[in-house]
Amino acid sequence: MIDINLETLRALGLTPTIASRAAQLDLDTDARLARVTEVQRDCLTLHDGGAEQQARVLPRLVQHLQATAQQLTIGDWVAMQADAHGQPWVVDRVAPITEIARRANDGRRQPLASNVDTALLVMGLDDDFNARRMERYIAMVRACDVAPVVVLTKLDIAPDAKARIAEMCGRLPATVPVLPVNGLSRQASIDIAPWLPAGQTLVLLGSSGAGKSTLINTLTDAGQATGGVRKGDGRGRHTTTARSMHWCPQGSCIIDTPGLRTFRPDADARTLAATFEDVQALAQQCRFRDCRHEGEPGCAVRARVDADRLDNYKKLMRDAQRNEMTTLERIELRGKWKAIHKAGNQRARDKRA
Ligand SMILES: Nc1nc2c(ncn2[C@@H]2O[C@H](COP(=O)(O)OP(=O)(O)OP(=O)(O)O)[C@@H](O)[C@H]2O)c(=O)[nH]1
Ligand SMILES: [Zn+2]
Repeated sequence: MIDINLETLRALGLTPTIASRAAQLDLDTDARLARVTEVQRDCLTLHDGGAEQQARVLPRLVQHLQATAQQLTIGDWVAMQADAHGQPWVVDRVAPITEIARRANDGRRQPLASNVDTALLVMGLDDDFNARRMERYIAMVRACDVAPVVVLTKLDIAPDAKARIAEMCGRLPATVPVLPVNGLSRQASIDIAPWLPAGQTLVLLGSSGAGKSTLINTLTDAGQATGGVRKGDGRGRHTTTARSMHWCPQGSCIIDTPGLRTFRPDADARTLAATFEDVQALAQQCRFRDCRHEGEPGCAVRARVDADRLDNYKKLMRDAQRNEMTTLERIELRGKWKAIHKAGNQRARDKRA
């Protein structure tokens, strides 16, 4: 049985779906539901609604996770149990509803945050501004079924702010909200408030210096007054090195992440194409079914989609196809090795006979 303190865990982002998944965990002894608020090298920080504590992962669970290619991540919900010495252990993981993951340059998949509803994609209107990179962020989170919200910071100091906001709005489909803000102002909280209702979990993604920690400070302000947990620091400029969870006075949770330098969406070509919904929808109206949007007559995509966005789309699609190719080749290769191995075994048997 798992003990679920609905009242207190709701403030940590517990949803009915998670609660019912947790209730179905196959546990042999009593356990408690808790949320992972930080991941360290050999232990996790968990919040059970009352307090945060450090816990280690049961070796049996470590093995199971490895065997099933899962990784415990900030935002996860887990079953926790104390042993005879009062030492807390993570004994099981609730399958996450969403999991944002990136592909690193070496091809490894790295989960960034679990059970997230909205990703605030933070980009400065200063030198940080790069529409192609924003499109990659959007593809990455949409491929994981997380809704993106573009937050353009430094509205108050960037000289080209107006032109850059127009550029971003001009190329993104209208379904992706774009919020230009001064991350240091109260107005930023007001603008982002619609995505902060109680029970929601958000993650901030963006390069180093984009203004993520600044936004966390603004959004969690008054956290102390309302008894919430606050981890913001007023020490000014510092570089975030670990992912951490914070609580907003409205009752939502926000995960801060260190700046991402290199990343690719973790998506096959089909999924990736769906994240560019404008291209996909317009392609239905192209004259040719197999239009490559490269100059064919009657191409609806070229006529309506920003040229640089379309180039970026094609580049991302080529990357995704190349990766799928290598996956297929790897499977083929594995098959070949299996055949060679089998033949070897057969020869050994023949010899013995
Ligand atoms: N004027 C102004 N300054 C901002 C704004 N947003 C961030 N800054 C400043 O930009 C600098 C970097 O902001 P941070 O919030 O630390 O950036 P970060 O994204 O958390 O960076 P990492 O922790 O390295 O990932 C700080 O000096 C902030 O005060 C903004 O909207 N307006
Ligand atoms: Zn076309």
